Amino acid sequence: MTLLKLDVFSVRNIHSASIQPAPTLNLITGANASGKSSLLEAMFILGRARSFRTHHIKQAISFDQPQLIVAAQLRHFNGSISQIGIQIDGKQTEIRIDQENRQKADLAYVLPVQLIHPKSYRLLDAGPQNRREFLDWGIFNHNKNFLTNWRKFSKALQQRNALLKSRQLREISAWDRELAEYGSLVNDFRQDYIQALQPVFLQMAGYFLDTTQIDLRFNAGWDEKQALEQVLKADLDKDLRYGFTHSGPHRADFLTFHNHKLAKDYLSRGQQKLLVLALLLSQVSLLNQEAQNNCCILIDDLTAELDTENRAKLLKYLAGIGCQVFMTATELADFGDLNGAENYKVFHVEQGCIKPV
Ligand SMILES: Nc1ncnc2c1ncn2[C@@H]1O[C@H](COP(=O)(O)OP(=O)(O)OP(=O)(O)O)[C@@H](O)[C@H]1O
Repeated sequence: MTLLKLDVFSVRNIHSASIQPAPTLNLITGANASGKSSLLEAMFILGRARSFRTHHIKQAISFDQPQLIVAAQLRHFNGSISQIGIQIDGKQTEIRIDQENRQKADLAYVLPVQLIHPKSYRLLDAGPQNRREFLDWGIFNHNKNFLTNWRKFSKALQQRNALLKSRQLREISAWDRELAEYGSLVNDFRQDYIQALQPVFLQMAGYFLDTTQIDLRFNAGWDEKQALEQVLKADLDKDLRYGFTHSGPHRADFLTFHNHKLAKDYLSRGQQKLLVLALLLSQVSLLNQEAQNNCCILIDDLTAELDTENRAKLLKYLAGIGCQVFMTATELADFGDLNGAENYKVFHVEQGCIKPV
């Protein structure tokens, strides 16, 4: 898909803005605090119905305004056009696709957005929740059956944890079965996804880090030599003592190894950034290969942190992948040599006003 027009109202210091982006590369420049990240935040909100900067979406609404609105006209892969929009007042979220009220998941399918920002490298060393979210976003876009199974698994887990807390043991075996059934399915989706992602990631790591000695190792969240239902039964005393379920896909994780050593402990900060860049872009690449549903890539303030060679590599890669990309930097020069990039657009942001250059 391609965003043809984007309208933003009351997102942080952007009171009202309308842009017609290029289908390929869009470079967004502006001084510190001009509103560049707010523009990317608006696009992220449109795709994911949440912010990447705060858990409290109300903080993204401009001061003194009751609600934010982000809307767009987009062209799908098959050429058809859709109007999408989201309105958030801090309590309620309204989503519209072609004049119909829809769910967050519908929006996420229509506008897959991948975000890369200076804190993305923490994917390697932050808590496993981040890595599960990374995997699940990829699988959600990769396989339409994932969401239903994931929801059933989540519900079973919630129910089981509630029973553990209230020590109601009578119903627990029914929920063990449900949790094991859908948990095993969620685990299968994740295993398949890692397997599909691995070769794409290896290629991407080869391009950005000049190495193929990279390995993703997945941990299901329980000892897979045993069936999940058996593990749940064996864990029951421990689970009752602590009031939550210790084993299952909600404890899954994956680790990244370089030359058989944990990447987060041995690679330099710069290499870790490139590794995470490769991970995130390999998700996009896989999505493009299999779903033919081009992803919109948002890159906030990253180019300034890359050396000249890696900036050039990144631009070259982005110019050739057929995705719509939005990148921010304070100066146009921060993006590096733009000679190889064609048909790109530049937008300048000043005190929340966005103008094409
Ligand atoms: N809810 C809000 N309403 C109005 N303005 C806000 C709100 N939240 C933050 N701001 C202000 O919006 C401005 C734009 O912030 P933003 O992070 O988008 O700037 P930026 O151009 O990305 O800056 P930098 O280059 O320093 O990262 C800042 O001055 C910030 O204080």
